[in-house]
Amino acid sequence: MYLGIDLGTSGLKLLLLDAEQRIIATADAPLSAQQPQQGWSEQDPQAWWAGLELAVAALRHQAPAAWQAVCAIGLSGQMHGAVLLDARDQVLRPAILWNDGRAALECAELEQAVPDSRRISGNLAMPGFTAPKLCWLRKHEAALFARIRKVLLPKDWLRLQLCGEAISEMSDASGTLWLDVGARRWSATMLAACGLDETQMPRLVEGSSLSGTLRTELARRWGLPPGVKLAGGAGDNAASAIGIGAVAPGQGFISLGTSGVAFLVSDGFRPAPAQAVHAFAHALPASWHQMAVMLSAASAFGWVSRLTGSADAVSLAAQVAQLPIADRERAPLFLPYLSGERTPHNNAAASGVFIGLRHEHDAAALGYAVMEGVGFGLLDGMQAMGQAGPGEALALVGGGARSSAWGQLLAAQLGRPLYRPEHAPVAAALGAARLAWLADGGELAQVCPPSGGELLQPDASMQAMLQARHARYQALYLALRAHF
Ligand SMILES: Nc1ncnc2c1ncn2[C@@H]1O[C@H](COP(=O)(O)OP(=O)(O)O)[C@@H](O)[C@H]1O
Ligand SMILES: O=C(CO)[C@@H](O)[C@H](O)COP(=O)(O)O
Repeated sequence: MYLGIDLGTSGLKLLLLDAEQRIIATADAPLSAQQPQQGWSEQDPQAWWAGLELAVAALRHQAPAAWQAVCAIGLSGQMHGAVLLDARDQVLRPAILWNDGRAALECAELEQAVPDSRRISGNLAMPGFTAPKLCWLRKHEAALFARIRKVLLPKDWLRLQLCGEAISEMSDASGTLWLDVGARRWSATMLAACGLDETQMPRLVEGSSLSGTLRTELARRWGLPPGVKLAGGAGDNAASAIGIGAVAPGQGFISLGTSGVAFLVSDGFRPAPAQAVHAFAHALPASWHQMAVMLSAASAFGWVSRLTGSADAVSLAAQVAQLPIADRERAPLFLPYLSGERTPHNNAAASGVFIGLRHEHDAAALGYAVMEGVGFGLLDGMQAMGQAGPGEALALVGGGARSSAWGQLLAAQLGRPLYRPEHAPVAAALGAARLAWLADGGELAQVCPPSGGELLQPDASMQAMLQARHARYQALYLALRAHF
C-alpha cells in the first residue's frame, strides 16, 4: 500500500493507493493562509503538521487494514514557499508562500546581479519564487537572515519531520530559482547572489527515487510497520501530472486549485522566460515541463461565493450552471488578479476587477464572471506557451474540477476537449502515491491516465461570444495596467 501526502494551500490531502493502482481511501484537513500585509501570504509550518496529524487520524479510522499495510510514502506540495530553519532545525518565522508578492523589487535586483539568471534557471525571476524572498529577508529581516542554516520547500519540511533528513527533488527545486534546471543541480552563482551557499540547501534526488525512511518513533505512534520508505515526490503540479498520467511530451492538465495552472510535458528543457512561462524539471529523470501559472483560480471562486453570501462554492457553481447563454453574454467581466499575476503578466501589483456591473446582476452572474475570468487567464497562459487552440485533450484537476459546468465553460474557452477524472480534486495526492510506488520498483509504463470520469467537448455555440469577451478582457488589462 502507498500513501500520498499533498500539502495544498487550502488543505492537506492524503490518499491510499494499492499495488494495482486502485485508490483505497482519501482524507483531508483544511488549512488557511494569513495576509499580515496587503500582497503578503504566509502559513505556519506547525499548522501543516497539525493538519497532517488530523488527516492521518481520519485515514487510519477509515481504512485501518490498508493503513497498516503502507510500505512507502510520496510527498507533494505547494511550490516555492520558504521555510527557514536555524542551526537546531527550528522554524525561524512563518513560511512565505508562492502567492506572496512582497519581493518584486528583489526580482529586478537579482536579475541585475546575475545577468545570466534566466539562462541558468530557465525562468524569469518572479516574486513568488523562493530566491527573491530570501533577498527580501536579507534586506528587511537581517538578524533573522543571519540565523538561517537551511531553506526548505513546504513538503520538504514535512519530510524533515517524517524522516529527519533535509532532502528535496528536482521539480520543486526548479521553483526556487537556485536550480540550474537544465543540469538538475544547485547553482552556486544563483545561491551566492542571495547570500547563500549549498550547505543551506537540501540534498537533491529525483521524484521517483527513494529519500529516507519514516522515523521509528513516528511509525510506532501512527501504527505503521517499521521501515516505511519515502520517495522524492514532487511539487504539486508535477505530482498532479503523474496522477493523471502525463509523462510524455504534449500531455498535460489544467488545474483549478488555489492557483490556476496550465501544465504540459515538454520534449526537453524549453525555457520561455520572456512570456513568464515556467520551465521546470518534471518528477521523472531527464524529463521537463512548461507551465503557465495564475495566482488566483478556484480561490477567486471561493472568494466570490463568500462575498455573495452563497452557502459554499458548490451551491454557487450549481447556480452558475443554470445561467442561460444570454445572461452570460450580459454578465460583467472579471480580471482575476486577486493576488497579482504571474503568467503572462508577471505583475505583483495587478488586482481583481469587475467591470460592467448593473442592478440586474445577481450572485450567479458574478460567479459566472469569475469562472470565465479564470478561464480567460488560463487561455492567456496557453497562448504564452504557444499552445492555444485545438489539441490533445487535457485533464482537469484541483478543487474547481468538482464543477462540471466550470469544466464545460473552460473547454469552450480553450477550444480543447478536457477530461475530468473521477479523482480530479486529489490528482496531486494520487501522483505522490504513484511516485512512492515507482520508487518502490513500480513500472513507469503502468502510470497511465485514470480510467472513468467525464469528457467535456468544446461547445461551438458559445465560442463566438467567448472570443469577443476574451478580446475585451485582454484589452481591459492593457487599459488598466497603469492604474494597478
Ligand atoms: N464545486 C466547486 N466549484 C468551484 N470551486 C470549488 C468547488 N469545490 C471546491 N472549490 C474550490 O476549490 C478550491 C480548493 O481547491 P484545491 O485544489 O483543493 O486547492 P489547493 O490544492 O490549493 O489547496 C477552493 O478555493 C474552493 O473554493
Ligand atoms: O506557484 C505555483 C506553481 O508555480 C502554485 O501552483 C503552487 O504550487 C500552489 O498550488 P495549489 O495550492 O494551488 O495547488
